[in-house]
Formats: sequence, structure tokens, C-alpha cells
Amino acid sequence: MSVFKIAVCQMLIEEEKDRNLKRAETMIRESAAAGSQWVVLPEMFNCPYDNKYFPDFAEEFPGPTTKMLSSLAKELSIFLIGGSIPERYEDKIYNTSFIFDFQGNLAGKHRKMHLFDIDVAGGIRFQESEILSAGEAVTVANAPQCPVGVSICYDMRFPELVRLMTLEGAKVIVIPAAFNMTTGPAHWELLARTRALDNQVYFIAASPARNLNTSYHAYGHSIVVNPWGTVIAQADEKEGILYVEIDLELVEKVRRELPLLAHRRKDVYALCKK
Ligand SMILES: NC(=O)CCC(=O)C(=O)O
Repeated sequence: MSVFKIAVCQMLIEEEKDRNLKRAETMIRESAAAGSQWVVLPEMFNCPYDNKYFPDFAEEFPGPTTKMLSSLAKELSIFLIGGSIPERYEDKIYNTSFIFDFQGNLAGKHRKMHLFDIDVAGGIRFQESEILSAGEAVTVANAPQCPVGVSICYDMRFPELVRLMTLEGAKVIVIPAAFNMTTGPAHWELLARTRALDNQVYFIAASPARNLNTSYHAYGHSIVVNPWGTVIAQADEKEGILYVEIDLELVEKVRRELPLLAHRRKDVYALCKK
């Protein structure tokens, strides 16, 4: 099926995990009831985006959060890109996206590869690496409609990663994210449009709603860009669900008419995984 409906849940994230899980469940159910075949949640949807919370909120897989996602995916028969959560694995914590298929099986898992360590004068300082470890793998999951590349927030700044997902077959890239009030207004839409345009993919980035009661103020503005680079949906900063139709024929049409991927000079340069 080349046309299908997706829902991007821009949910408000609070300091209580139970409330976050309840809210995610409500939004997932609402998305499915509206006919969405894919549902996307934001980065760290069960936990405020703040290093001090990650160790306490972290869960092993399977754990309460991923069990909830898996059973909702199965019950509602949806492909669920479950934002991300702090994942405890051995003695480390990762920022991990768990992806579930229509039967509730794990269809993929992405551990954020590029840790968000920045220090902008007069703006934001954040050092994920003080608590989190980096993932090592490029992630492309097989949804029934097409391969989907998944990476997390700061990962979207790295064109090589998105290109690798594209070369592995992704027609849609999904990014659970949480930009902030320094970099969001400056770079969010520009990056989403650029990654969509240079890879000729649908590019979907899901943010939390802005919560002024938490330490980190998310930019919001969850966004969907088509393979021509046009923004086809964008939220404001408030909680809500974006509904969008994805047309895979458009990916083929843009790639046929403007064959960027075919025009790469593979005889002169190469991009490879180590
Ligand atoms: N959670 C993140 O990785 C934030 C990334 C971000 O805000 C950026 O500017 O990049």
C-alpha cells in the first residue's frame, strides 16, 4: 500500500513516569482510533529530559514501558515507533528507541549514536555523556509499507547517518527528538528540510510539547517534510497530534525526476560503515 496515515504525538512530559505512560497510552489510542497505521512518540517520552532523572527512570528491556508499547501495538494493530526512553543495559544507560510491529514484536531498536554535548554561550549547555553511553548501530526497521530509518534528536545533525539509512533502503526517516529554545528556532526546520531534500525521503521529527515546569524547555514544532523538501505538517509548542498521509509514490517520483542518489560520483567518493 503506497499511501498510509501516520500520527506524530507531541506529548507533554512531566516528572512522574506513571503520568507520562498514561498520557502516551491515551495519545496512542487516539491516533489509532483516527486510522493511523504508524504512531510516533517523542524522545525520552517517559522521563523529563534532564540528566538527573535518567538513572532513576531507566528500564531494562523488556520493562514496564516497553511492555506497554508492545501490547498497545498488538491490540491496536499499529506500527509503533516508541519515541525513546532511558534504557539500562549491563552497567550503562542508553537513550533508546524501541520499535514494535503490528503483532507487538520488537521490529528494531536504536540507541542514540551522537550524544548531545553542547555549550552555547548565552544559551544551552547539556552534557548527555555525563550519564549516557552512545549506541553503535545504524537502524533501519522493516515496516509493512517500507523500510524506515530511526535515529534520535542530535543524530539528525549528522548527514552521513541519514544517508547511510537511505542507502540501506529507508524511504521514511523518523526522529524522536527534543530540540530546545536555543537551537530549535535556529536549526530545527532547516535540518528537517535539508535531510529530507538531500535524501529524497519523508522526514518526521517528533518533539515533546513545551513544559515550562521542567528544567528543559522543548522547542516543540514536531514536523513532517516530504521528499521534495516541503513542510507538510508542523505543530506549534503545545500538546497535540499531527496526522499526515505518507505517499511512497512521491518518493519514487522525486527520485526518478531528480535522480540525486543515482548521480552520486561513487567512482570518486564513498560512504561506508566501519
Ligand atoms: N536531545 C537532543 O539531542 C537535543 C538536540 C538539539 O537540541 C540540537 O540542537 O541538536
